[in-house]
Amino acid sequence: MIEASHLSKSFRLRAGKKDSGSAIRNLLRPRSMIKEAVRDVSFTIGQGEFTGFIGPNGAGKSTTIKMLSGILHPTSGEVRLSGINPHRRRREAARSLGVLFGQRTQLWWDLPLKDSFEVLGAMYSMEETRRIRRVQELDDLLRLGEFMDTPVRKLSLGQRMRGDLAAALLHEPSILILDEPTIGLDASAKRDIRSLLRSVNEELGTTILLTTHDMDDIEQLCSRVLVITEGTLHYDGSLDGLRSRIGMPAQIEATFRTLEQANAAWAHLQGAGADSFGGKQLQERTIIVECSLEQRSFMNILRELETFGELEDARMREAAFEEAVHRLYPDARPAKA
Ligand SMILES: Nc1ncnc2c1ncn2[C@@H]1O[C@H](COP(=O)(O)OP(=O)(O)OP(=O)(O)O)[C@@H](O)[C@H]1O
Repeated sequence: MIEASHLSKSFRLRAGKKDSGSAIRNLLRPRSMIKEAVRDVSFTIGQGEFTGFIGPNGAGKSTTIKMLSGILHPTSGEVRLSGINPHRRRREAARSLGVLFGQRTQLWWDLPLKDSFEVLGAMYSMEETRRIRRVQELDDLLRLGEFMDTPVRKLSLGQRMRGDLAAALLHEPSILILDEPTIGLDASAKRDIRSLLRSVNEELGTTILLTTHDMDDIEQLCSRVLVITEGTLHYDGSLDGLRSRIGMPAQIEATFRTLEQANAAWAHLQGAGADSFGGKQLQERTIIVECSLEQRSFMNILRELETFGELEDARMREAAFEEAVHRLYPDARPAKA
């Protein structure tokens, strides 16, 4: 179980370069400023849950994860991992936590994978028999056998990620925090890692918190999602709830026969005529219209557009989920307590 209670983190930033202006100006100008990276974030993730943690760049995801894993001390608030505060009882908390940073490896570059596990096992004071049993278990789950004797530097990124996942799980943590585990992987390696993560969650019962910029990771793996922006938690609930909250606007791409028709329709969309849909983009004769299909049907919108001229082509495309999520931010409902 992961409990974050009123977590905040501020960083003190040094203001610009010293300048050679007058002493009075330097006195008036603050030498440093405070950046509130995370503000009063609270959530509880129950044992065995698979939760996504998303938000735009600089939203405070890494800062939160670093506080959860005990690397950063919160300015205020408290973290508990399986009931243990990682800032007060770091070693104990570390036993229940595995962390994977997709951009960094915790494996030894020049060592074969199995030797890295030996070193990590010693770091976690694991008995040899327990380590061997666990490596076997992880090998069965993550299919490491084919490259267990290969130096890490010779592994493909997908293989390395599997090795890193095993390293994070070696000491049998009940909680796994993943920071961008699919970053840089090709489509098939992503599929592979996602299916392994699902197995880890389902077969080992591991509680997983996943940070990612890849919305397919979230859609395919997470039953619950936390959305953070500008340091504040804006949504905490099911993926379906997030979808319906955003309204998952659909986009219709409609191409008119002439430029004049497209321009006339575009002008109409900027005006009062279109209440449940709006023009998003005009590209020569093509207009991209954004709409809530709960309010207006596809055909209904096409009929309104056709009052400006015959359409050469019209098709519907779903707005990218990520783009839709970004829309949530400005007027997001406060997360549940
Ligand atoms: N050590 C630090 N000193 C000062 N400011 C920091 C520090 N670490 C993070 N910040 C600032 O805090 C804010 C949140 O950063 P954080 O790295 O947590 O965001 P993020 O959501 O993980 O972003 P990304 O998706 O780009 O990794 C940003 O404005 C960042 O510049």
